[in-house]
This record gives sequence, structure tokens and C-alpha cells, in this order.
Amino acid sequence: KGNQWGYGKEDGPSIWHKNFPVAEGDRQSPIDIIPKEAPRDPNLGPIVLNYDQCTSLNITNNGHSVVVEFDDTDDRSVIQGGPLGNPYRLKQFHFHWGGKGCHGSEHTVEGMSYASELHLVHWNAVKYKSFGQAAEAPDGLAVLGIFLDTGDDHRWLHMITDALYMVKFKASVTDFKGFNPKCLLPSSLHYWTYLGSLTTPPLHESVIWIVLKEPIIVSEKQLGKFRTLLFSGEEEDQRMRMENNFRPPQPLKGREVRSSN
Ligand SMILES: N/C(=N\S(N)(=O)=O)N1CCCC1
Ligand SMILES: [Zn+2]
Repeated sequence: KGNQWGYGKEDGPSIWHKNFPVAEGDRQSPIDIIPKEAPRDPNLGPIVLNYDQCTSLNITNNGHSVVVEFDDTDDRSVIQGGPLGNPYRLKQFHFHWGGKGCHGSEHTVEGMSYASELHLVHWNAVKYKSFGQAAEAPDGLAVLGIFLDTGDDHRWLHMITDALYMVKFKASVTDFKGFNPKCLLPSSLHYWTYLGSLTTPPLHESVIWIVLKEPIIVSEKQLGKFRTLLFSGEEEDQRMRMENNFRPPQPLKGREVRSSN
């Protein structure tokens, strides 16, 4: 079927363009960020995260990543400010990571990749009626990207890694209430921003990217738990470890990357 895609040799990023021709478009993500080519824009204010009333619902393995979904039926958790013209509602967050000892972030900084990357996906509920409709609009989504580097244990990430055994297989889901992703933010909210796309099919060019400059630190042990997840479903006899679920950087095609102050 057209919507079968993955990260392997046969179904990975280099052949997504066959079913999703926008893969070769002019505002694809991720990109390699070159800080000295990303000028500070004094008009870029700080990003503001209002997550205090946020309501996480569940955690799920969708066969591509592990996703924590939120109740987005009202404006209880939004991102605003920075390059955004209005508040964007938090819908879900998920991760991308590498294999043992190799890095798996999607965005890179001067060719350097981090161990992993967290994406908090938000949609423009002011202008669009649904996430699906927003996901097809040029200003429909805002994704906050946070790099994960390795070092000491992250004091709150265990709340996620301790739940991963419940969603080992594709299409598994379990309750995951009361988690506020504010605990996964670094101390600084300085960022780079540019216009891009979803980094997985359907690769819609609908994302205002906000990538934080400061990584959070997690331990190899915590990262290793993500690699106990499987791409495959419980009924499949081939067990495919979920790792290296990242798309490599795409051509900038003349886009400008701006930096917050
Ligand atoms: N590719 C995606 N997010 S990402 N990796 O571009 O942040 N998504 C696909 C549907 C919902 C989010
Ligand atoms: Zn992502």
C-alpha cells in the first residue's frame, strides 16, 4: 500500500519520494543548521510555552516512534511568541534516535548530530478546524525540536522510559496521564527557526520549525531503553528493533534560518 514506509533500505528516506513526491520539495526538513549563517533577528521575541494545564492522554508505539498524545480539544497547552503569529496547540510529542553508539538526531548543527531529538508537535487551531487540515497548510504546524545529548541520567525522562515496556510492539498504546513535557526543556529557550516540513511521510510542507540551541542531557542507559522498542507488531515473526528512525538533512534551497536573541 502507498502508505507503507519505514527507515530500512527498501522503505527508507531515500525512496519516500516515490509515494510522496513532496520529499523533493523546496521546504523539506530536517536541515543542517549553520549558526554563523543564521543571523539574529531582533524582531524574534521569546517563545512562550503555556503547558501548565496540559493533559497527556496516552503513550503509543506507532511503528515509527514512541508518541505521547495530548488532549487538544481546547487551548490548555499552547506554544506562542517567537516566529508564531498566534498560539499553536500541543498535539503530541515523540522522539528520533540512533543505534547503539551512533547518533540519531534529525537536525544537525554544522554537520554534527546529537544522540536523539525530541519533537513537540503543535497545530494552528486559530486558523484551522482540525490537526489534519492544519497539517496541510503552510502555517499549520509548529514543531519545537530539542536535542538530546548523552551524559548523566535525566531526572524526569525515566517517567517515559519506564513506560516503554508497555508499548514494545507497533500499534500498542497505554494510558499516560499527568505528564507535563515542561520537565523535558533545557534551561535556555534560545532557538533557531525556519520554514520546513514534517520529517516523515506525508512530509507536508506545513511546519514552522523552532529548534532549541541547548540540548538536554540523558544517559546512554535511558536512551538504550528506546532501542528496546520494536518497529514490528506483536504478530510479526521478524522482530525489528526500533532504532535509526531519523531522516537525514535535506537541501536548504535558499531558505533563511534565523536565530533568536
Ligand atoms: N512527522 C511528524 N512530525 S515531525 N517528525 O515532523 O515532528 N508527524 C507526522 C504526523 C504527526 C507528526
Ligand atoms: Zn519528529
